[in-house]
Amino acid sequence: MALRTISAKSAAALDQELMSTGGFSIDQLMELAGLSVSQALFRLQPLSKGKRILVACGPGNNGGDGLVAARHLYYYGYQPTVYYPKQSKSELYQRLKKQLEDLQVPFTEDFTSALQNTDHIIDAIFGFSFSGEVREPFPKVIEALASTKIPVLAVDAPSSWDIEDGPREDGPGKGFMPPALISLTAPKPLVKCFKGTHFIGGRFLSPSVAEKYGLDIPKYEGLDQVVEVPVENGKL
Ligand SMILES: NC(=O)C1=CN([C@@H]2O[C@H](COP(=O)(O)OP(=O)(O)OC[C@H]3O[C@@H](n4cnc5c(N)ncnc54)[C@H](OP(=O)(O)O)[C@@H]3O)[C@@H](O)[C@H]2O)[C@@H](O)CC1
Ligand SMILES: [K+]
Repeated sequence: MALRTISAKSAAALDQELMSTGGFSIDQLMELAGLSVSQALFRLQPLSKGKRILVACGPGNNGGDGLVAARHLYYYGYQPTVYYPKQSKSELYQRLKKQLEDLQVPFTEDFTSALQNTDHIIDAIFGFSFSGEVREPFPKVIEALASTKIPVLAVDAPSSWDIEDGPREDGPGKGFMPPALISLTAPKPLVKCFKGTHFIGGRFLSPSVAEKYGLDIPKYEGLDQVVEVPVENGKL
């Protein structure tokens, strides 16, 4: 199956359109995005293979997807730990954080130590709005993601990858190739460089919006919020 990709600019425009004329709120989109991330994790790492999930969250909506996923994972029976060093003060993020605190989901400030007690990592640091050099406090975290043997599920983009061109050739993140990626709504152009297990999530695209943006809606089965779309030879 060949799915078309969406540029960072169009992905941001699509988001805005869903919220302005599409009748969605950001809470809804983030909830569905985070739910799909939790389902992808469940497929990769059934509870019997280890429950300790480290969710690394960045300052934007990619990080918000991670906070939502952590909550769903808790209810599935996992033991999520959240690393969220640059916290947004906006009301939505404060609510997502409160929901996790009420479940006594731990927040850690020490990513490196947390890695020692983790079965799987969710990379929700940067999504389609990432650009330029990785700024503090994230270079060390990206380096750790690039070098760890613990499996990583990247949300929308492997953090530090250029959204159009893919992996970095130098600096933190050089050599970062997570074993799994979930693209939200549609794959970003960087997917051409990805080698690993690839899912699509974000089951909220209407046929008319998909047509307008030149996107494909993958065939979701039943209750699933994710569909696996293999990447072979650099092509979807
Ligand atoms: N329809 C969909 O598909 C939906 C998509 N959703 C999700 O939203 C994601 C896009 O979210 P987004 O636009 O908030 O930006 P995101 O990628 O999280 O990062 C921006 C933050 O990172 C920062 N930053 C940037 N560059 C940096 C650098 N070099 N070094 C350090 N920091 C850097 C930047 O900080 P600042 O520039 O302000 O300092 C900003 O705060 C998308 O990928 C998907 O996961 C769902 O939630 C909803 C439905
Ligand atoms: K990411």
